[in-house]
Amino acid sequence: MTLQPSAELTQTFTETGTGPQAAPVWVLTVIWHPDLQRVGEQAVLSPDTPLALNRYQPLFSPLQAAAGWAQPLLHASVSRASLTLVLGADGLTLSPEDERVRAEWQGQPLTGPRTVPLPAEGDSAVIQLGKRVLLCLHRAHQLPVTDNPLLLGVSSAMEGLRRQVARVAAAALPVLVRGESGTGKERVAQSLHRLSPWSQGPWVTVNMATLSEGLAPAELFGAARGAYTGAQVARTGLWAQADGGSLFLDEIGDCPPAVQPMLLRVIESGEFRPLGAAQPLRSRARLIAATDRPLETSGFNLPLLRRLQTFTLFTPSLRSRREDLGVLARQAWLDTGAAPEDLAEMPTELARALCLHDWPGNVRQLEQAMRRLALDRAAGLWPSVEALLGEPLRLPPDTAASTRVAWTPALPEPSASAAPTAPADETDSGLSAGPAAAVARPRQSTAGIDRASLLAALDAHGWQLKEAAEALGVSRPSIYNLMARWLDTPPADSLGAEQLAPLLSRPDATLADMARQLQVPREALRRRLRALGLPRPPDEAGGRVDADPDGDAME
Ligand SMILES: Nc1ncnc2c1ncn2[C@@H]1O[C@H](COP(=O)(O)OP(=O)(O)OP(=O)(O)O)[C@@H](O)[C@H]1O
Repeated sequence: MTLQPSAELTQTFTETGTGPQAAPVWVLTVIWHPDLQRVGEQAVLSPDTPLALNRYQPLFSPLQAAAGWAQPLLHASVSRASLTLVLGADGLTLSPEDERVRAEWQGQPLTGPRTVPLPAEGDSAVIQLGKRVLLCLHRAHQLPVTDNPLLLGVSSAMEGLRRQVARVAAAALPVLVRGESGTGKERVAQSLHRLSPWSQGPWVTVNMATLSEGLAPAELFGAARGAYTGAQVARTGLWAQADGGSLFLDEIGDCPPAVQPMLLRVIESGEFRPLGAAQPLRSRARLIAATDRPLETSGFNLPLLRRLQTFTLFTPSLRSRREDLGVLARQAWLDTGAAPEDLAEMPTELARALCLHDWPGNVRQLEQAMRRLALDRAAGLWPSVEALLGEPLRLPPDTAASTRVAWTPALPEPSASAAPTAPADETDSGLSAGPAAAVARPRQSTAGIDRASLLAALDAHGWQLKEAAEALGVSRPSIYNLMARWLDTPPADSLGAEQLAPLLSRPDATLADMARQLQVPREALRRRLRALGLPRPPDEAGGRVDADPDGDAME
């Protein structure tokens, strides 16, 4: 396979990859390719130039784009004839050059030119090209230039997280890592340790949910000999064990309430007193804590929370960074020890279903799916998608009604462990249409939605409440309740021209970015700008100024 230098692409990567302030660009990421090494490669779309997508163009570049090498898709099933992509104010227009082009948008075969809405902020779409190649179209606020083997991913979100981890690692202050279960909080904590000045010291972890109120003090702080019945020798606590290294308090939200205040002093001063000891000891352990709980409302000790969140890092959900799926699936597969060729043979229908699933269990669920797949492959089977996921397939909530197709792939061999699949009404493309098998995202209770998840959903959808509510799986009124519970930012109608003008004066100002920065609903901000007679920037970068949807009761 020939590699071709791509000065143009390298330049784009370098320019746009310099920081989070860079204007977002649209990117195509390879999420599935029979040549597994190609997974994760990216091509940047220019807003002004139509992109011809075919076997020989454009050039896709790996994460280390600075190397200046890139190559086209090359796969034989991808036609020489082009699928042309044009980014416009009305959306994305996809035009197959002729009938040789075999392509699908979100699972819908493209038989002629079609204009589709561009995915909302934090969302993405899957394009199939030829029989075997899947691409993810998504925004990128920063392109991947950093590397961290513990924190894989080519998404902006992971690039941002890697940079934050590198920045915060050296600070001798506590770090709180927040995010849904299975998003990699422990990996972030390990990275913080490895990149810190304490990396040569011990790495000590404890799951706070497993500590009982009675034993926790001795476990954490140690005990002098004879401090309690049965303490025949002095016991070294975790804080002392971690001296000169890092102490990771996992599941801090599940720490027994009586234990929480005990942590205040040691976090503040490093001082603690083992049970029964006359003198306090001092530990130079760097503290890292993690949780997926809404600490602010769960009765968690608030002074402790304030001390813990000196630095807070958020791990993004997998569904908000779908472009990372291929890279993570490949690594999870290789970690099973199975042969790469076996994964490369995966039926495209199955790969596509995995790419569209919304992964409530995040990277952990993806790893489990790859383990199940490796087991079935060892027995010569291809499982059904439900068997692989361990749950029904869940399509992205914003999949347009016309594209809400069920994914019940026709697979060569059923797995012995396979869950029953819905009957498929298969089309030529291997898709089955119809609502029966399409799994709607169930409405979720707001109790399990913490501040981080709320903010992540609002940020991902540019503070459009309807979309954020859908993404969280809650009703429209519930998102108001969540905002009232978690956010204390002033309402949009209290914002003055003096606060808005500096943001408006930025050359790349967008309503979505302003709403994110000010933490106010986008529509409310639009109305405030109008009330103050201020100009309204485009909704999104490269977008147009939308008419006021004042009829929308959301905001
Ligand atoms: N960016 C990543 N790159 C590679 N593997 C990852 C990444 N993020 C998560 N993983 C893998 O996903 C699994 C879950 O990660 P981890 O245990 O760090 O998540 P967590 O957020 O701490 O979960 P929980 O809240 O349930 O404890 C791990 O096996 C980890 O190896």
